[in-house]
Amino acid sequence: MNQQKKILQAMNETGMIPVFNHSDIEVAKSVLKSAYEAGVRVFEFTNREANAFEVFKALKIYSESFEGLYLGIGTIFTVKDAQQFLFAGADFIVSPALIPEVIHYCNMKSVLWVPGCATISEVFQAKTFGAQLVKAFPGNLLGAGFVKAVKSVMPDLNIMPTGGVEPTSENLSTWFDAGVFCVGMGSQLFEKQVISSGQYQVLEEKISATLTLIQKIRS
Ligand SMILES: O=C[C@H](O)COP(=O)(O)O
Repeated sequence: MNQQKKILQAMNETGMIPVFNHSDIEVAKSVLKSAYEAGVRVFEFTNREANAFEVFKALKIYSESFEGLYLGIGTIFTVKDAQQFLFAGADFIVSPALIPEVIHYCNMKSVLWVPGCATISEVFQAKTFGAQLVKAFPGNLLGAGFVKAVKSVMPDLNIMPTGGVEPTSENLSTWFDAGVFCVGMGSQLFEKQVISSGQYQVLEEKISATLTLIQKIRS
């Protein structure tokens, strides 16, 4: 199985990709460790802070000690950024939008890319470019109805809603019942107060409970 398929399989198996950014390397490392110990195998760090590249580089080196963990980079808008983060070892690229230049670059490098799509036309365009997974963004504004509509005309397309996804039974059931491949989850998983006070055990328990909930919903 090639690397892209392996990452997709890990995304689907755990069902949830944490989406996180922080300007402090040690905080980012602790969060990654908690996520891995909770069962996460695919983690998306986002290119949001001014020093995101420095943090990502450190995180990538640190991630090598966690067997079977894939570390991707999100919030990629330009080829230059894609190039830089791939050079630093990003396993996959996520964008908030559908950006043909970034897609062509990733295809050329044989790297998994996940474009943000908010309309059926964008999803279709992504599919014609060879998308293996699309990010329905912003998920909470599009809703599970959007996923169902896409699946009704493109049943084989893998969809990952991100943005406003909640770690609750009600919210996750709505998404998985609509047929999502996995979900992306940021702020609802990484509560500011938990991160700022360094409660990594609390974080680990929350992530672990969320992964367990997803498995239960799918069973
Ligand atoms: O693209 C990633 C999103 O900003 C994450 O959204 P969220 O924090 O609402 O889960």
